[in-house]
Amino acid sequence: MKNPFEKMPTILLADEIIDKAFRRAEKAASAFTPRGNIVSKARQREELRIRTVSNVIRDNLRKVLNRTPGVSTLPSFYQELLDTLVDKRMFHKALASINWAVKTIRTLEERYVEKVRYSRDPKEIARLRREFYGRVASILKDINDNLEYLNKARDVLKDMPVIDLDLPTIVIAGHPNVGKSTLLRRLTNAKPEIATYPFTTKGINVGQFEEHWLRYQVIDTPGLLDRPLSERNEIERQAILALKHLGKLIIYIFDPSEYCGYPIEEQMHLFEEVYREFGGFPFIVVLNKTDIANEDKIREVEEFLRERGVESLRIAAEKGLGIEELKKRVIKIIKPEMEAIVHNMGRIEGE
Ligand SMILES: Nc1nc2c(ncn2[C@@H]2O[C@H](COP(=O)(O)OP(=O)(O)OP(=O)(O)O)[C@@H](O)[C@H]2O)c(=O)[nH]1
Repeated sequence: MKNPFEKMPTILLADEIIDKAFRRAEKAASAFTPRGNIVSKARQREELRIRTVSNVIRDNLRKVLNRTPGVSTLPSFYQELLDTLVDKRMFHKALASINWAVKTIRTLEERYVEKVRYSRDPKEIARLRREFYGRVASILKDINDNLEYLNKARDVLKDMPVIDLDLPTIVIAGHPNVGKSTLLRRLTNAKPEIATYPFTTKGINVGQFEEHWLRYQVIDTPGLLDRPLSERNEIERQAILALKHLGKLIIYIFDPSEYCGYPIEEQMHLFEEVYREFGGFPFIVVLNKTDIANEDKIREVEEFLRERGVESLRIAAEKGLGIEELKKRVIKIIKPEMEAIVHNMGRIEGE
């Protein structure tokens, strides 16, 4: 799946659209040689101007509508992300206003062409055309704020992460500097294509792993699952909701060496919050940096987890220690689900 907003065009603002349409109408009118008497000539020329202005404007606006996915057609993960990044309601309203403008301009076009066709006075005909121009310009000015909004939204949305919604997704969580990116690199392909995307103020890292027919992706969302819930704002809460639609498994990282700068008690506290927030999700908890961590601290964390019935695994992501075992555990959780999908696909194809 690609970024659904990839094809969104740059959006012209009201003044630019009006300018373009009026210029095209003048060009068309000057290249046109009407026939008949003076009234007939005036009618033909002004009808051409009205039709051209209407067509140019509606084509521009329709292009925006056609190349922008409607909010309700998006998979829920992208809906949540859209809301996080730009406000779903405003976005929807902006698109609706463009739709309204297209329809209204079309109606006005028909009405004014008819008036022009019935008029017998060249001056009146020219006045009608100017009146049409005025009304169309004012419609565009009315929706200008929405055009501006969509343009800003486009700049954000076209850089949305390309996350494959069909792949099982593993979400990495833990305090900053515990080794999330290091682990992500270890868990994904030898040459990982870890892309960084604008996401709130930080980025979102995505890497894919493939072994035989099994594929999964790992994402790390700096700034989201690395602080207590109480410190998160509404936007971040929504982004976390987005992760819930996507994630199949959480890998939670502790840094018992405390080199990350967060004491072990604080890490335990955050773990409890994330564990509660993602209740029902499978969790794999790893203790990273065991190459430099103090054995007592490692045991303290292991004890804390054991009391909660949570298994843990010692690793040293930088040196690659424990990674094979971790992959085995990941695959053990992911595989049955993948097999179920493949099995179902086989059944559907066989039917
Ligand atoms: N000694 C040791 N250092 C490690 C290990 N894993 C990661 N580090 C170091 O820890 C630091 C932080 O690692 P990152 O992978 O950048 O941590 P992060 O959690 O992704 O950090 P943010 O993206 O800021 O949240 C880096 O300097 C790594 O080199 C490890 O197993 N052992």
